[in-house]
Amino acid sequence: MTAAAVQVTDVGRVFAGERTVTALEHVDLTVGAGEFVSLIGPSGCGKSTLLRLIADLDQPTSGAISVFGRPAEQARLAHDYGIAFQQAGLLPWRTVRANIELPLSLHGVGRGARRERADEMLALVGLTDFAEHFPDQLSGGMQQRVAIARALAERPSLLLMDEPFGALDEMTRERLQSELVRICAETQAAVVFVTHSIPEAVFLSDRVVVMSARPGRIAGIVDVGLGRAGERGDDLREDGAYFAAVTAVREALHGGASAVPARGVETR
Ligand SMILES: Nc1ncnc2c1ncn2[C@@H]1O[C@H](COP(=O)(O)OP(=O)(O)OP(=O)(O)O)[C@@H](O)[C@H]1O
Repeated sequence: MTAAAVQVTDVGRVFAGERTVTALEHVDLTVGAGEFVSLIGPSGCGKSTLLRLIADLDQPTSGAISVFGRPAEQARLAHDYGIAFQQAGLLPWRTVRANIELPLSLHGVGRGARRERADEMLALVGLTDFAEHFPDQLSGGMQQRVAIARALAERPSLLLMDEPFGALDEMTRERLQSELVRICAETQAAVVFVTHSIPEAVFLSDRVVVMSARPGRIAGIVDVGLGRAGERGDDLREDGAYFAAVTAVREALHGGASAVPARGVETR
């Protein structure tokens, strides 16, 4: 049996300080290879903290995390995953191509191979004509596509994304969601995706993990079941099964259809 992309076992994260904050408590989660899982929940429930723990940018105070069967630290050193955050985080003095090549050059990939891979990635995100542009010459959505290309350049089997489309307008956001679905189908990467948007989580995911307010715990998991990434098109957004899944996530979040919406979650 192949190892899960991510295995989170009874994880807790307590931030000690003047005021002790228990950000996460008893979190158990398995993300299968090639599976797309979204994390959704009220503001401050620990979504970003959980993602940072998986990425080994922070360490749990209890429990264990493994990525493809190895400890998170080893997975980070082995470049098992790529990361894309809300701010594209591109280097302004480097061209689009040079930004995409950056992780490859940091890890000693030769010039020819780097160039070839960057060309592939540029084509994948539809930015071939913008290879020699600088980030400030691109729109926010294009910058975000560069960030996704950069995250995928090393062919990670896992992509960790923290609200990568949060700062974009609704139309651009929907377009990038469709692109991400296509890219995932092509690369077969597993994804852990943090979002505040229920429709976004439902459109993208195989499963939506609903977290409760602090201390963050998993309150429920909605199996979206709308088909594999490659089979999903834009018409899905008007499908009855899609609306049913949106309702199921909303109810899991609010503990019932009539409850008050949780702070920090978009239901549009
Ligand atoms: N480095 C830190 N030091 C102290 N407390 C922290 C630290 N990082 C996060 N926290 C606290 O942990 C809790 C969870 O934060 P986190 O950013 O993971 O939430 P989130 O669900 O991603 O929130 P949002 O949806 O608003 O982005 C918050 O109460 C936050 O203040």
